[in-house]
Amino acid sequence: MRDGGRIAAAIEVLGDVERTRRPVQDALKDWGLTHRFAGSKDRSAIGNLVFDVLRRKASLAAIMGSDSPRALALAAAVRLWGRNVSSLDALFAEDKFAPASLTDDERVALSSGTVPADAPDWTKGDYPEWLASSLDRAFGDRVVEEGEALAGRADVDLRVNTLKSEREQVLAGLDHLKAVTCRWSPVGIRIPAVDGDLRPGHVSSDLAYKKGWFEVQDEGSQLAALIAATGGGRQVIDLCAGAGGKTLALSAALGNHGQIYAYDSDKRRFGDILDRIDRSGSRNIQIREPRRDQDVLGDLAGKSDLVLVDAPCTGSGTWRRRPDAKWRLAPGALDIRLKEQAAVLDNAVRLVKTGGRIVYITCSVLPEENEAQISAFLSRTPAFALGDAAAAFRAVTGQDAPELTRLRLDGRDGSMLRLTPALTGTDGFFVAILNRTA
Ligand SMILES: C[S@@+](CC[C@H](N)C(=O)[O-])C[C@H]1O[C@@H](n2cnc3c(N)ncnc32)[C@H](O)[C@@H]1O
Repeated sequence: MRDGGRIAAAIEVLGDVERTRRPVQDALKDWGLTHRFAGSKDRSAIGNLVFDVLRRKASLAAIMGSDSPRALALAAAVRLWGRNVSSLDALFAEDKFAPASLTDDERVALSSGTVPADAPDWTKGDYPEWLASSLDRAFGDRVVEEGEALAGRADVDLRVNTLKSEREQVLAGLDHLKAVTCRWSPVGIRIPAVDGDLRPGHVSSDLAYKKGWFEVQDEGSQLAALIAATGGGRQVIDLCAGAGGKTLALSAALGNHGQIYAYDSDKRRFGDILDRIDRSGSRNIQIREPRRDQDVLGDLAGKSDLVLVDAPCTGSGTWRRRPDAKWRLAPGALDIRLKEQAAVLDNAVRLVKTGGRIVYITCSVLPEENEAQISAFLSRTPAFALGDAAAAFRAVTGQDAPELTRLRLDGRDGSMLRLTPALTGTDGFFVAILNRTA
């Protein structure tokens, strides 16, 4: 396929997503199934264009004066991918699979349209209007910068599995992907994001991956797990284990010592956790499946050194990877997540022993899910005190966390940590350490 056909396909997929409001991955998959002539390079280019549109939907619409799938895809091709307008004109004229010829208005907007200076911050920073006041609270006058960074493409980060390999060894095998060491994580490797229609490197077909030498995991997620492990501990519960991303990172950080109980209230979320554990060489993980009418963690009550709460959240820190989720997120979903977070935190309390800790993590940048959730928890749970997440960051990375990543709660000692694409070049993460003092 040529560029024209790919842009037409992106318009079709964007129209499908707009009509059906289904996840973009499903729409892309269906498009692939019904257009078997498209090769993997075509599918990848079409996916890249669709995702780039969704990342920058509000600002591209402001440039074009229209938010139609066609206007957005054309704008992304020209403004984000650097295609020039006259070459699109020529391309569209000669390719029967290309979209209809450009109109005069489109040519003008594509060549010289801009986001109006008086456009609201949510348009400039490409985030949903209903979250404007939340994100203002989080970032103040840096909100557009943070929004723009959350609308960029994400690099691919790998966590070297120190149970089986070493960073230099893994790095040496990934030369061809321009892999470099991560800035903060001592076990992180970064494969820089590709531009335009290029295909990102596929690491999961790599032999080193199959041998368990590394996992794909954002650097922010690696740091959150390493920070959780800083206090050590023999009895650990990963209370929201999901598919085990943090569980495996903890297992390696603890050097396969102690015992990690991985639990999730939804057993379907475990996914392929057993295969991943097997591949990783971890021997200190036990899965605890939820059972109806049975407290499967009851025997661990009051015994844990660490309860990791990788809380269910809006995922607003991962919008670079899931830009359609940014626009599908609704206020009702945030309310549900807030209640779930409070419930998981309260459940964690009974599991921690005095002198132990809860580490609360979200991959969100919204203060409701982060500082406000911790503030409310500490107010209703006097047996806990806020720990020093910034000091833990230093212990893990050997570097001070950038000033703006360190959050304080009014009138309390300790610190919480906020990672963002703009500040740390990672996904958006929040980490609070809650020490049980009584
Ligand atoms: C952010 S995800 C976990 C991701 C996982 N830790 C990882 O690193 O791959 C949050 C998980 O919390 C689970 N969850 C939600 N409410 C819960 C509850 N009350 N108790 C335990 N798990 C819960 C969800 O099923 C979901 O799998």
